[in-house]
Amino acid sequence: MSKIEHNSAKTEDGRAAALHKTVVMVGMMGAGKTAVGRALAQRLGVPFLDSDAEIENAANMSIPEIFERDGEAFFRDRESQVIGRLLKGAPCVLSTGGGAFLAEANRRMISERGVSVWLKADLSVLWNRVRHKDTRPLLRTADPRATLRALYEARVPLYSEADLCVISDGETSIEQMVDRVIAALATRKDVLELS
Ligand SMILES: Nc1ncnc2c1ncn2[C@@H]1O[C@H](COP(=O)(O)OP(=O)(O)O)[C@@H](O)[C@H]1O
Ligand SMILES: O=C(O)C1=C[C@@H](OP(=O)(O)O)[C@@H](O)[C@H](O)C1
Ligand SMILES: [Mg+2]
Repeated sequence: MSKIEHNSAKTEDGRAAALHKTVVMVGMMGAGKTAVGRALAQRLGVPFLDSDAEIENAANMSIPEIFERDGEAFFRDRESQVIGRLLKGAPCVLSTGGGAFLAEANRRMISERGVSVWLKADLSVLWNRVRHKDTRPLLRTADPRATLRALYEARVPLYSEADLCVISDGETSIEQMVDRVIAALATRKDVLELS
């Protein structure tokens, strides 16, 4: 039996997909890591995991509650542990929180065991997607738009170290983003084989 038959799941459009590495979604808050990652996993027929959801479920608290009670450093520690554990499992789609790719140890783990995909979006697109939700504690400041800009400027150089980059503009639907991510992944035969 060939490798592709042996590992294959069916994509929703009927193609066989053999995913050899965990796809790790990285990028700013509002880039679509959770929404696109979930849809991508469904399309590829592999499990979807989100590090934020894993942390919330284990703590039985929301992210804002964890930041408030235990602080950001505690959250970052949990985030690294969760990502390390999830990367040891079978290939899947793993969406991370926007700060996860900042720590060098996290970037190293991700590049050793998975393939990172930066969902790159302009500040205005990001702001439009996050402005109405109060679930991101880092944006609970007097001027959340300015905070988002400062985070964006500090983080872009690190996100640019990701293995692959897919642009998310204001016009592209979640399903179209999935098409773009699959096309990017399929350029790497060590990551994704489609037939
Ligand atoms: N390409 C897109 N088109 C339309 N809405 C999107 C797109 N990507 C994300 N969204 C929406 O933007 C919001 C933030 O997306 P989310 O996946 O939570 O981002 P992240 O996990 O990167 O912070 C959600 O309401 C999501 O449905
Ligand atoms: O950018 C960040 O530092 C964070 C992003 C959030 O995840 P999303 O990027 O999925 O919103 C969440 O992990 C936490 O609020 C911190
Ligand atoms: Mg998310």
